[in-house]
Amino acid sequence: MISFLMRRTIPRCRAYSSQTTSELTKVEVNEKTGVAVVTLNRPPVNGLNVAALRSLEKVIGDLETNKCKGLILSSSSKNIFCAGLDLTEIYKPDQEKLKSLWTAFQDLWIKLYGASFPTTAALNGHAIAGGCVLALSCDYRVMVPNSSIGLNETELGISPTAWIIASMQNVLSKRSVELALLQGRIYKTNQALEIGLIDEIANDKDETIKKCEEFIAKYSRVQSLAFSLTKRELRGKAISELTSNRQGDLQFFVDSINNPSVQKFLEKYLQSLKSKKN
Ligand SMILES: CC/C=C\CC/C=C/CC(=O)SCCNC(=O)CCNC(=O)[C@H](O)C(C)(C)COP(=O)(O)OP(=O)(O)OC[C@H]1O[C@@H](n2cnc3c(N)ncnc32)[C@H](O)[C@@H]1OP(=O)(O)O
Repeated sequence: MISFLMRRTIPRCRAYSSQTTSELTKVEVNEKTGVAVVTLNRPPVNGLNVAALRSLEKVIGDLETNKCKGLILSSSSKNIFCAGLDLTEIYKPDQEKLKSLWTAFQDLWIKLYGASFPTTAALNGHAIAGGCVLALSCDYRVMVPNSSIGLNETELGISPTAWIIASMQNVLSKRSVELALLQGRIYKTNQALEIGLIDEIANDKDETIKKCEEFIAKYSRVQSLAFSLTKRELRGKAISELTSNRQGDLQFFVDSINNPSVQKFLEKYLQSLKSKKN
């Protein structure tokens, strides 16, 4: 529960005076504003495995229960927000773990995309594939220069499912979504700003958080109930489409990942990531 976070403790970090740390997700709540900075903490790239997805989902659920005023999603890495699903979990996967992975991702998206408070992504680095989905699930995105963001699933040989497409359609024009998804395109920060995939550029991580705080502050005069009802009206259709087809969506993911050509690609892809250092 986040309630214990709201106890008065000695201020640690700027105005953020309440903090808890799980290994995978750190939470700091500003007692004055009620805004939470939630930091992904799975080095080296915040690869999303079941534990990381569940940890983040639980934090968002707790923030929801405790009537959080806003969320800033950040990362403990120097230059990576999130590199997407943990590739080692989808290459030669254990079938039960693969199902758990996608189910956890569905659950997290339902909570984050449908959150009843303003949500922002402070992108202090790359946000690829599943990492981009996290960013798109928020209401606002601020990114540092020279980073990359996008959904490269078609490059991997898989097709983004309806709720992932809906998250992108919520942000970009129909034309940009088509180009982005069909080409599996990854955008640099300035290109992402041009097409509207991010909302602002900030010089560094601190500034991404400051800009997210400023965005959330714009909602201070908006009534919480009206906010959440309006968001539900705007996003509810995509969420209910997934909730009514969880099993079909899961099967599509499992079949896509188990496709031999996808597995073959993943093998080469993982090797190419490893060999970058040599
Ligand atoms: C049917 C439904 C379909 C779609 C729905 C959505 C599905 C999403 C699927 C995914 O999310 S799959 C994940 C796709 N992610 C990527 O393609 C990103 C791959 N990574 C990169 O491009 C780069 O690592 C980076 C740009 C994020 C960072 O580059 P850099 O700073 O140069 O770091 P390294 O490349 O050296 O990486 C450090 C270390 O981390 C390993 N790694 C990178 N990404 C992942 C990952 N996603 N999962 C697991 N591990 C990853 C990399 O291999 C390095 O490992 P070492 O052992 O060599 O240190």
